[in-house]
Amino acid sequence: MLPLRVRDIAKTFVMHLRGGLRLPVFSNVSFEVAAGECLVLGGPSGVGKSSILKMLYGNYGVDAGEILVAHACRPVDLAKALPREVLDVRRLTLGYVSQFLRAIPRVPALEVVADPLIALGSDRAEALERAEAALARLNLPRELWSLPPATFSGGEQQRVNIARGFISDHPILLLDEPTASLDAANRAVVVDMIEEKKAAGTALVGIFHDEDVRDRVASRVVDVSRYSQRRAGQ
Ligand SMILES: Nc1ncnc2c1ncn2[C@@H]1O[C@H](COP(=O)(O)OP(=O)(O)OP(=O)(O)O)[C@@H](O)[C@H]1O
Repeated sequence: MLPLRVRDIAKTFVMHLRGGLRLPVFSNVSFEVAAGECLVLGGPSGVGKSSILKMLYGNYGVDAGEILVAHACRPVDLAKALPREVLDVRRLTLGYVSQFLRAIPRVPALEVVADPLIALGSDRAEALERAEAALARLNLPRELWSLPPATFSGGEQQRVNIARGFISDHPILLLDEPTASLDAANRAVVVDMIEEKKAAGTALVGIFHDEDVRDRVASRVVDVSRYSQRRAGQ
């Protein structure tokens, strides 16, 4: 069973506060992702790349089609799953590195990073040790580790976010521009981390605006504009 199969998904946003104005974005988007592959969603701004990623994570509703995830050895259709099932899939199967960290008040960076492992039942000391290693690898200054990330710079927050997203061993990992606010040295670290996930058999789906990063990590690129429901200038 492939980790992820997307069949004919479609999205139209309906603006209820604008008299039900309909904004069709894409339809009939289909792709599959095998273990060890990094599939990149490409195409110009506004074609729906982030929307697809949010649909894959269960944050946006799906108007049509199927999102089949291999979860605990059985296929689960995230397009129709109940909220409880979506949460279970996220806990065990589906990781997500969003563009920005949602900082939790008063929780130190180290615990923010270790939290997914602790939630999966790992030993707390071991989880904190792995979190330290991840933050050190991403060059986050040691004096920040015990502070809550709310006051960190954009790049520092993003490195906490990446460390948290990469720490667990979810079979599928979604990446929404993980390198956008990073300098060249840290971008190179993240490229290495993505390559290690691929080598470990993780199925990745990502958006990368940085062409150099995209060329280095992409196994395949799906051009989302092929499925666009928009006409030029619309
Ligand atoms: N929650 C929403 N409500 C209404 N419209 C939305 C919503 N989310 C996205 N859209 C619209 O859907 C279209 C696709 O947006 P999306 O962010 O998925 O594009 P993208 O390809 O990721 O763009 P970019 O490369 O600029 O980040 C845009 O026209 C956007 O305005």
